[in-house]
Amino acid sequence: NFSGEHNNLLAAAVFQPTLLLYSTPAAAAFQPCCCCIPPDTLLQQPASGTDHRRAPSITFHVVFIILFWLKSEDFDTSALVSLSTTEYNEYLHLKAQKQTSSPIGYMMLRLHLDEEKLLDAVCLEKDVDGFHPINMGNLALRGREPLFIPCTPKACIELLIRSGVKIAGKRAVVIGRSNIVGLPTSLLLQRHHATVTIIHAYTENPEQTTSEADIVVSAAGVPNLVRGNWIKSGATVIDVGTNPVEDPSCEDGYRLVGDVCFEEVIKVASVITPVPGGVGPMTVTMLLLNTLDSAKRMLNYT
Ligand SMILES: NC(=O)C1=CN([C@@H]2O[C@H](COP(=O)(O)OP(=O)(O)OC[C@H]3O[C@@H](n4cnc5c(N)ncnc54)[C@H](OP(=O)(O)O)[C@@H]3O)[C@@H](O)[C@H]2O)C=CC1
Ligand SMILES: Nc1nc(=O)c2c([nH]1)NC[C@@H]1CN(c3ccc(C(=O)N[C@@H](CCC(=O)O)C(=O)O)cc3)C=[N+]21
Repeated sequence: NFSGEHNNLLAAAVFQPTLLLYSTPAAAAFQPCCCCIPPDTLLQQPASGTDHRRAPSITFHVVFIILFWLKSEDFDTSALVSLSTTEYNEYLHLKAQKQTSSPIGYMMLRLHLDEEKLLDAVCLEKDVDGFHPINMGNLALRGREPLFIPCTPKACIELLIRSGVKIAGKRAVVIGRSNIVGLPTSLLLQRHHATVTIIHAYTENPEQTTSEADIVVSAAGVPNLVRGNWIKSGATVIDVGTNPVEDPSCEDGYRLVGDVCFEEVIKVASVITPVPGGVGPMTVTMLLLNTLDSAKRMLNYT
């Protein structure tokens, strides 16, 4: 079982060396920074939709960590909050020129914040999300290396490797094909020599295909999609889903659940990630790691 505690330890294991590295004098002069820019619509008034309601807390979470890295005066979160969509693109462009920043846009696909323009504007060397089409293309092409690997897919692989799960030669099923999770995760698993099948909303008999997999990564955004009978005995299950479900007994009126029916699947799988406390915190760690790599590359620091 990947317990929350175990996962926090893994996150710390990545995080601590990066902190140590950055206490060196050469690096001290340089301030790696990643600004997470939430879309204006999201900050004005979160609507009742799933993603909207969930986003502010996650955004805060990320901004909090980023401020920790920053130590710099030129980062004004209150200014970011008041940006309009057009200004947002301009801001990204501006930030892209600056030495210390790695601008990322908080993708809320249903809000459609001119995602294409936004991604094109991000400077390749600072694309810590790994969503720029060139980084994505290089992830897909054999013999090429992307400058950055997207954070959530990287987090999934990190969890597998650090937990001793063999990937090469194994059958992997990825549920979901979004640009930010499903697609890059399937590409990355393939790079690690898994035999990958992708399941999406049009797939017939997803349970049949999934039950043949040694590794299942679910990123559909559907609570309780993956049931016990979808999983082969002893399989590894990575639950990326972060879905709020109403729960009046919780302080905010909702709680977070994954895509996987945890109670059923834990009886069949050999290892499974919990939600919360699974892929999410590791994703944030990978964002920091990518930010650090970006800064190191700019410093020619090897
Ligand atoms: N922990 C983390 O770090 C992160 C968690 N998330 C969470 O992961 C989940 C997915 O996010 P994201 O990829 O952005 O979501 P999207 O809505 O962009 O994509 C969902 C994907 O799942 C597929 N899908 C939807 N319903 C079903 C179904 N019933 N059966 C099979 N496939 C289905 C869709 O298929 P189709 O393409 O055919 O529509 C689509 O490809 C969400 O819960 C999100 O909150 C997201 C990012 C990071
Ligand atoms: N440009 C961009 N990059 C992203 O990486 C990106 C994005 N847009 N849009 C939205 C998704 C979602 N995402 C999450 C990251 C961390 C948690 C996370 O840390 N979750 C905690 C819970 C957090 C809480 O309780 O508030 C957990 O699962 O334990 C969740 C979700 C990144 N995304």
